[in-house]
Amino acid sequence: MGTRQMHLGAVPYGTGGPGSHTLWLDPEIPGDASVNIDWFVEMAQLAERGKFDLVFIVDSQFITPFSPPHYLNRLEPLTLLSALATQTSRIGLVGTATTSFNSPFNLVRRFGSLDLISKGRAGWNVVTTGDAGTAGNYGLDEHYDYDTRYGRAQEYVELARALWDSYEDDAFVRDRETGQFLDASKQHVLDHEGTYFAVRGPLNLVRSAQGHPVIFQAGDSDQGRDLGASVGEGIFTHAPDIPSGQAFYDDIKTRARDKFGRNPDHVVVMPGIKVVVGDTDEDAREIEAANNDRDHTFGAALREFGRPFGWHDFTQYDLDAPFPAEALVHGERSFYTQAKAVTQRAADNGWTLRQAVEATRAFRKSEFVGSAATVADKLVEWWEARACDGFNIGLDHPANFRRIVDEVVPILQERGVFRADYDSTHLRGHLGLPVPVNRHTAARQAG
Ligand SMILES: Cc1cc2nc3c(=O)[nH]c(=O)nc-3n(C[C@H](O)[C@H](O)[C@H](O)COP(=O)(O)O)c2cc1C
Repeated sequence: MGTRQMHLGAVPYGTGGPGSHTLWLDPEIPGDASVNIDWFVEMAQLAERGKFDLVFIVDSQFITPFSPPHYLNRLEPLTLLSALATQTSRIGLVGTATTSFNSPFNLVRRFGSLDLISKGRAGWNVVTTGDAGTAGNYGLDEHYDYDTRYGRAQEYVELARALWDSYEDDAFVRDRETGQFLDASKQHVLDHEGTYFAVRGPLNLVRSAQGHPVIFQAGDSDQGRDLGASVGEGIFTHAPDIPSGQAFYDDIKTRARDKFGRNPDHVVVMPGIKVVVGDTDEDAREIEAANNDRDHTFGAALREFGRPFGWHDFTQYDLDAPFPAEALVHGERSFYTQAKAVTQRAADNGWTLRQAVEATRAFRKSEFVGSAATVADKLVEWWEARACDGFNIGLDHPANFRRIVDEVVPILQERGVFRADYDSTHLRGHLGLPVPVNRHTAARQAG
């Protein structure tokens, strides 16, 4: 598949994502950025100028008054990406959507439509919904247990791929001489009767130039990793340092190869990272420290600390008493892997609640902070060490992102690790992923 290339995604956080409660005070950011299509267009075009592989839209559907600003008031990802598709021409458009609270036919149709509108640039970040409270917005008393969540996700993605293959690529004859519009033998009914879903099909939509939207996955439990390794083509994850990045990378690629018989190069691992570019390394570290202090006060951090635990209210505990490990039960149907890790770390270190919250604030220090040359060095170091295949870079302060595009990207290009220009029109091409052959065409050709 040619020489290995670094992949870059931009994750726009509008008025401020997790831990960024005052990002919106930046005078360059409109107060309504997270619902302002002009702002998203400007940022997507900037990322496209930097030849980024993709724009990555995270999502959630449950809020409290203490949710980060971007989460309080934000555009629905597929609607947003459809608008971006008309204002960009090359950059991939990846949207997060849950398999827990969407009906497959509808969601698969919407992603298929985005793929056609964007001419083959769509991607779907498959999540099972971390925020347990979302269940209440869909008529359920509680979120599904993990087996159900991941069972649905697995069946959902397999079903999606089958639906996207409803039409073979030459099904529409559109012969003006004979008047034949469709070759009906190339339209396929699915008749899916699974554990969680029953869908007859066919989908009323052809495939795009890239065949299917690219499947991303985010979820870190054993079941989450199996989902990513079996159906994921891109993996959105967190990695605080090279050794933990390498361990995750190795685990996902090994599962993909050994457990699911896949080519590990077709699973692109892209952790979300924070980058700060300064004139010098010291300058950048000062900017980072000032941002962290201002954006994530202890009070805001204490509130947000409850998110993996189903937005459990930690203000009810004595800050200086031992960490309340009993709170873990509230995370069982939420971001449980993360809640368990936080609880374990507190126990291992004998922390109080205050120390655990302070640690999450300190944990926010990024390795990718420095002059443009330092940041480029770090990106290459991680990538060469196979701690990842690329990065989903948080798009926070526009001035900082411009420096990434104008100063860091050219260094990566000079070193030959990142494209000087797009050489594909679709997202699969950017990521080095094959275009899947329609299963019915393949079966026809096979025999
Ligand atoms: C890096 C990462 C990003 C995620 N992004 C989202 C998201 O944007 N929206 C969402 O509802 N859930 C998101 N999730 C939640 C997962 O889909 C999953 O429900 C949650 O992490 C619990 O599963 P796990 O224990 O397998 O990680 C994300 C999880 C991870 C690890």
